[in-house]
Parts: sequence; C-alpha cells; structure tokens
Amino acid sequence: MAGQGLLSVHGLTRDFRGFRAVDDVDLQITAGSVHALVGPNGAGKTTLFNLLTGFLSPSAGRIELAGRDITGLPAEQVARRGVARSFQITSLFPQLSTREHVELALQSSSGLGWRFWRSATLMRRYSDRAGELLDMVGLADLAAVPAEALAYGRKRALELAIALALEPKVLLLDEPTAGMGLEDVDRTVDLIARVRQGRTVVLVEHNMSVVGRLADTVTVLQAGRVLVEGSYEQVRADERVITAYLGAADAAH
Ligand SMILES: Nc1ncnc2c1ncn2[C@@H]1O[C@H](COP(=O)(O)OP(=O)(O)OP(=O)(O)O)[C@@H](O)[C@H]1O
Repeated sequence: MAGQGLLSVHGLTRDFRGFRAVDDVDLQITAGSVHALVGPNGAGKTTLFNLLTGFLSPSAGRIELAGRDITGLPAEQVARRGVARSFQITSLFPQLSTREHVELALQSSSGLGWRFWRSATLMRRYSDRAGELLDMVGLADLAAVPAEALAYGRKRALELAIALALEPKVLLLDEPTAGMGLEDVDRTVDLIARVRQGRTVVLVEHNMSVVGRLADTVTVLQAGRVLVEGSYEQVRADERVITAYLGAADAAH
C-alpha cells in the first residue's frame, strides 16, 4: 500500500438528519507525524474525530488502520486495535490515585483481566511501567495523590498517561489545551512534544500557536470538507485559509 498513511480515510461522510457534517473527506495520517485538524467552528472537526475513534459510524466512506478496514467498528474495538483518544472524554475516578489510574489502564490493555492480580511479576512490571509513564507526563511526584486533588492541567496530563498506557498506534488529542491558562498551555505543548517521539498523533486544536509548534501536517476543514492541507507555514499563507479561518482568528487577537 505505497503512499498510504498509518491511518487513512477515504470519502468519509457523516450526515445528521440530512445535514452533512463531514463531506467526502480523504486523509492520510503518516506514521510518526503530528497531524493537526483545524477549521472554524462547525467545520466538522469533532464529528471527524468521533468517526475516527468509532464514537460515530460514517454514513459513507472507509477508515483503515495499517491497511486494515476499521470502518464502523465500535469505539472499544477501535481503541483495542490501537486508536486511543485523550482529553475531554476520559472520566477519572475521584478517589483513585494518579498511579492507580495508570495501573488500571495497563491492566485493562493487557487483556488478562483479573488474572493479572495473581502474578507478582506482572504486577511489578505494571507498577514499573506506570512509574515510567507518570514520569513521562510530569506526574511522578503526584503518584499517590487522588485524582480529585489534581489541578486541571495535571488531570489532562493524567488522561494522557492513561491513553499512553494503551500503547496506541495512533494517539488522538482532542483540544488538549482547551480551557488552559498560558502556563499550562506551554507545559502541555512541551509534554506533547515529548510524548510524540516515536508515536503518531492526530490533534484537534483551536490554538494556532500550539498547532504551529507541534504539527508536521495541518488539514484545514471548512463546512465538512478539506479546504487545504500542508505544513503550518503553507496553510497559514494560503488565501483560502486566511479568508475562511486564520484571518478571522488573527483579527480576533
Ligand atoms: N449530533 C448532531 N446532530 C446534528 N448536527 C450535528 C451533530 N453533531 C454535529 N452537528 C453539526 O455538524 C456540524 C459540525 O460540527 P462539529 O462539532 O463536528 O464541528 P467542529 O469543527 O468540531 O466545531 P467546533 O470548533 O465548534 O467544536 C455543525 O454544524 C454541528 O451543528
């Protein structure tokens, strides 16, 4: 499958009672890249994201992961095959500690169910891996803290560690900096820059400075269709994008 992305989308379409929210979208997400989906409000980003993760089924079109058809699979199966989603979706358990969340995620991704508890060796392995993941997302010092006591940005970091515990082939980040102050935004950009190493990331993000700092490829959506695709510099300079989106965004700043 020369020229195919790790995650590839062909003619993807989603209608809501006659309204076409995603309209004949083609996408190739290259292995090892950070690919951003941007566009003005109502462009279809969230709907496309929900299609990619199996939270919605398409009205038409095909989604392939590493050349295998995953179109229409339920969210849980899409996740099992390696498409994990983080931010704005995970529910944390208020009283469980940061470390316990990551250990549970590791356990659930093992497919071993409760047998895991019987093996001291496996338990140690999960505990070590949980420590590494917490370290990676900057939560090593907060491992014993219950999730409810974490500040907003730290909760988002924990959600990222949970998604990483699934060892995803493709990591989808849903507006990772939404609702954050400047300091948390910078910290989150650094964090994503760190965890993207050796991974493939799809990012929906409104903050164009975040997109500029992280994305290798940017797809601009408008009215459910792909308007332009290219590097951040290319799409920023494109007249159609300036008219449709960046102009409006820049004018607002
Ligand atoms: N469940 C639904 N039923 C009907 N219309 C929907 C539904 N979900 C989304 N839409 C419509 O589809 C269009 C695309 O919405 P979507 O949320 O995907 O856009 P978006 O690019 O994520 O926007 P935003 O940046 O505001 O989050 C919008 O016009 C929205 O009203």
